[in-house]
Amino acid sequence: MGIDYADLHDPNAEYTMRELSSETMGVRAKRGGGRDVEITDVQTTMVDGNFPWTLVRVYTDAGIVGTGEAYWGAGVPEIIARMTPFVVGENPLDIDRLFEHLVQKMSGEGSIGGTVITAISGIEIALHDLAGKILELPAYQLLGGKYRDSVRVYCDCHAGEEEDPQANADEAERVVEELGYDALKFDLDVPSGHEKDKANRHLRNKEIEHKAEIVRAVTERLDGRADAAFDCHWAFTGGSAKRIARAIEDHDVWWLEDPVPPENHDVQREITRGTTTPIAAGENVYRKHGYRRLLEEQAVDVVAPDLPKMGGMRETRKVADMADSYYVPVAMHNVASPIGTMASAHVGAAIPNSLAVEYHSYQLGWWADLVEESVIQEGAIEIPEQPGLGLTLDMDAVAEHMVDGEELFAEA
Ligand SMILES: O=C(O)[C@@H](O)[C@H](O)[C@H](O)CO
Ligand SMILES: [Mg+2]
Repeated sequence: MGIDYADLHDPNAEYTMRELSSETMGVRAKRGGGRDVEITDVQTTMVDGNFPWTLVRVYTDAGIVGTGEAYWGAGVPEIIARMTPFVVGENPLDIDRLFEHLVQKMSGEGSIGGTVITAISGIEIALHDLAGKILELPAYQLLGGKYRDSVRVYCDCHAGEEEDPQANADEAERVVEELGYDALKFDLDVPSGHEKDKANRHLRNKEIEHKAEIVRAVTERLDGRADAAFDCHWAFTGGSAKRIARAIEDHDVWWLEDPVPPENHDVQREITRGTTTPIAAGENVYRKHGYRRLLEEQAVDVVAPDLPKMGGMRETRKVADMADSYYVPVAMHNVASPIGTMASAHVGAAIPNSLAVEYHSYQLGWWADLVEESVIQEGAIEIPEQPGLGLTLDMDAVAEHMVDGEELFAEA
């Protein structure tokens, strides 16, 4: 194509963005700031992981493509398709403005929370990947630079016999010794003499004792080798949640998660303030506004936003800053593919108060195959220095694991 590199410094030289390889983009960016790049299309492909991961691609007239991911949710790809006309022709570098633009355009459809904001999150992550590639900067650099080179990952564990305390302890041992994690999470909303999901939410004494027994078995087996959190999935009444939190106080858990629905603010706050067990919540909360009361009232000890669900990378950074005002750490909830996970990791690298990022797919077997790079090693994510998220999708792996009937999006 014969680009004269010297000309790239000449503001009058006329090259279209398409003529410039990504190698020369940095030079181009210094000259023009990437201001003449336009979004041309948005496409999605759903991958059939342990959740249906919605991968999102934003295409430009410069030939540069950004890849993101939206949390799973029925209808998210259709919502993204409906939003595509609202971003086509726009400059992908104006991430905050495009985010607000989509929120405004979709306000009649519920962009404050739910699948609309989840769909917007997928585009927002792709815009960070794209902006990083245009400006030749890793995504964390777009968020203010690094606090840390690697982000701690905690493993969400599932024992075969989920209600058996010793089975949970065995799995804890295995995940620490064989997989190298030093931070784990187990479920407490398991059957304790009643059928799961048909629980009498106000627990009997022996049920409270059974929850405490699971916590005791896991933490004693770990014996300080790893931190252990326990998740309740909003399963209990305020009265029972208080008793569980108190019953496990001696076992020094990392946190107890979602003992009650956090939107039941007063009870949430009472539980947090009434126990020495740290209380976490936030995976079903959307946008920064959703976290206001939880943080202002110091009703959580740990906040757990789900980045590809609640609004994306900038919005999670903003929640982290709000949380930091109250000295609350952030442990990002995450059930995503490597793409969404890496988006969380970049934010985790850039915020002062990152505790950890979750990993939910250790039993899947092929999670890591979706990208060419290695993502999690020894219970941590080393933040890549490549432009954008720093990941390359393995399109063969994506094609192999696509949800039935899906079409593969176009190559980058
Ligand atoms: O904190 C967690 O990872 C869990 O709440 C998961 O989102 C839930 O088990 C998914 O079904
Ligand atoms: Mg949870």
